Parts: sequence; C-alpha cells; structure tokens
Amino acid sequence: MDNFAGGTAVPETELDAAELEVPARILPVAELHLHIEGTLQPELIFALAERNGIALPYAGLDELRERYEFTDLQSFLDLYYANMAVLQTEQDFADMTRAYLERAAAAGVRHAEIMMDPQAHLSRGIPLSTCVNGVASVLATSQEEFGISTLLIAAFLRDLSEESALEVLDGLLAMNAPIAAIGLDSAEVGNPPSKFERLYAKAREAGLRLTAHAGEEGPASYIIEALDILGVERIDHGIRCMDDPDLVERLVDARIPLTVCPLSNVRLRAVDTLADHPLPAMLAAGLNVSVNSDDPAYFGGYVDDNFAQLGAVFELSDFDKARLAANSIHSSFASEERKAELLDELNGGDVAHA
Ligand code: HPA
Ligand SMILES: [Zn+2]
Repeated sequence: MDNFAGGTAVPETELDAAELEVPARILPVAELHLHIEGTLQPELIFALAERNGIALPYAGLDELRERYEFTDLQSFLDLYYANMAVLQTEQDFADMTRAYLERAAAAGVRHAEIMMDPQAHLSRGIPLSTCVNGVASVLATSQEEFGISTLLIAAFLRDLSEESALEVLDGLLAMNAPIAAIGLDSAEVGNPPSKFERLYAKAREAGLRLTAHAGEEGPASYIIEALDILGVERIDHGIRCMDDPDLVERLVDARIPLTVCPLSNVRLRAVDTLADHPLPAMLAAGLNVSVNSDDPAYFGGYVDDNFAQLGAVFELSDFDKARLAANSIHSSFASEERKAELLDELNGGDVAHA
C-alpha cells in the first residue's frame, strides 16, 4: 500500500502512520462460497433463542464463543448444526439473511451466491417453505436495499443418502423454489461426489447450475469426480488440487473456478497457518481462484477480513487482488449483463484492497 514515505517532511512519530496512508479502495467482488447458516453471529443466536423460547446449552456469549475452536471440519459442523436450532420461523431466516447482506455490502460484496442447507432444517421439523421463503424474501430486494445482486443455491448434505437429496430436490422443484443452482457440502471424507450422480443429473435436467465442495479435506480425486461424474461448473474449496499437477493443468486449461476460503481453511485445520495457505501458489499456477468467507461468523471474518489477513501475510500485488476480484465476477452465475456492470465497477478505480 502506498504511503508518503520519503516524500514528506513530517516525521512518522508526529503523525499517526494511518493518517499518512491513502485510504485503500474496497474492491467490488462476488462472493461465491457462503453458507447462510454460517453467518449466524453469536449475538443473533442468543436473540433468536430468546424470541423463540429456546434454551441454549451456553450460559452466555463468552461460553458460546469458547466453542469456536475447531480441530477439523466435523468439529465445526457439530456446532454449526446445533446452533441452527434457533432458526424456527421465516422471520428468523430473513433476519439472518439481512444481517449478512448488510455486513457483506460493507465488505465490498456486490453479488452473492448464497448456499442454504434445507436438509439441516427439515430434519428439525422446519418445512422447506419456511427456510426457502424466509431467505428468498430478503434476496428478492437485495440489489435495491444493499446494492448486492443475489441468487440462491440449495446445498445437499453429502453425509446423508442420495435418496434424501433427491426427495428434497423434488420438493424444491415442486414448490418452484427460486434456486439457481445446487451444491454439495458437509462431511467430505468418505462421501465422494460419485455418491450423487443421479442428483446432479436431475438438477442439470431441471436447468440448474452445478457446483460442489471438493478437495477441502478430501483428496484431489474428489475434484476429478465432481468434474467428470457430476459435471460441475465450479469447485468449492478445491485446495487439494495442488497435490495433483495433472489436475492443476486441467483446471488451468479449462478455467474451472475454485472458490477458495482462506480463513476457513486455517480454522478447520486444512492448512496449519495462513502463511502455509496455497492461495499464492494457486494464483501463480494460473488457477481461476476467488476469495470467499464460507461461514464468516465461525471462521473469523467476512470477505474483506480474508483479503486483509491475506495481505498481511503475503505480498499480494494490486494486480493479484484485482485478479482475484475479477475471477470472482467471471466465475459467478450472474447474467452477462450483471457481470459486465461489476467488471466496469472493478475497472473504474485504483485496485487496492483493505
Ligand atoms: O466449510 C464447509 N465445508 C463443508 N460443509 C460445510 N457446511 C458449511 N460449511 C461447510
Ligand atoms: Zn463451504
């Protein structure tokens, strides 16, 4: 980031260094990997529990926050599913969605593709209409209210059966749910993409776009399965592709988008520290990577926090940051017209990111 070092007579000791810096421009980005249930902040969990008369197993916010130490994906999923108990009414789903959009707008998000986990709500006795309509009611006006165009992705839990997923997809199609795509999430290892071949065939026939988590904790071969057996257009996470040079070459050649979530990978111990994250190597390899927040309430930050922490650890050039932002826009399922608008906005100024 530019400052006035060498060009000013004012010694640094007399002025706060921050005052000497040109404020960074927040880049407009598309967030492509975001679980709406993972945006449920501790304060909102307590507020919704109170509104719905639900007793939480934590005495207070601090006790809940103490649980946000994860050893792997499953240890996070256990808390993530447990906290969903507070989501009972359409209003609850709407309030959660509104809170995310407000925060995402401040992070520079101008387009968001939002995953939700209908099976995680159905299994608690919450009807499809409650969760879908609650989220969708806010997404319907997100562009006017928050300047964020949005679309909804129904994600299926890969640790449940394909029959369950097919039944839920049928239900979504029968109610004409406003979903643009399907995804695949939850416990990856032992639940390969090949388990969901019929689900993806059915979604494709229904005209839905296709994405899937692969290569987060699972091996590079799951990424290959997601491409070859499910026919996905995009891979969520995908960091384990770096174990397979032939796969990297294929992903580069085909410009397959990888929706990378750096802070998530650190908090779920997919990488040891942020400094060990493969993102710079992925960029250098020419992979089509974007930066996303995954479950920002659980992993310590939204998209802007991910960029800021990456910037603190790696020498990401302005060009790298702009490339990450442009990749996110190009890789979205937005209309070509909306993508052109977003690219215009991106190209309309300097390319620093906070
Ligand atoms: O990071 C994740 N990985 C897999 N499933 C998930 N469901 C919510 N977040 C995640
Ligand atoms: Zn995810």
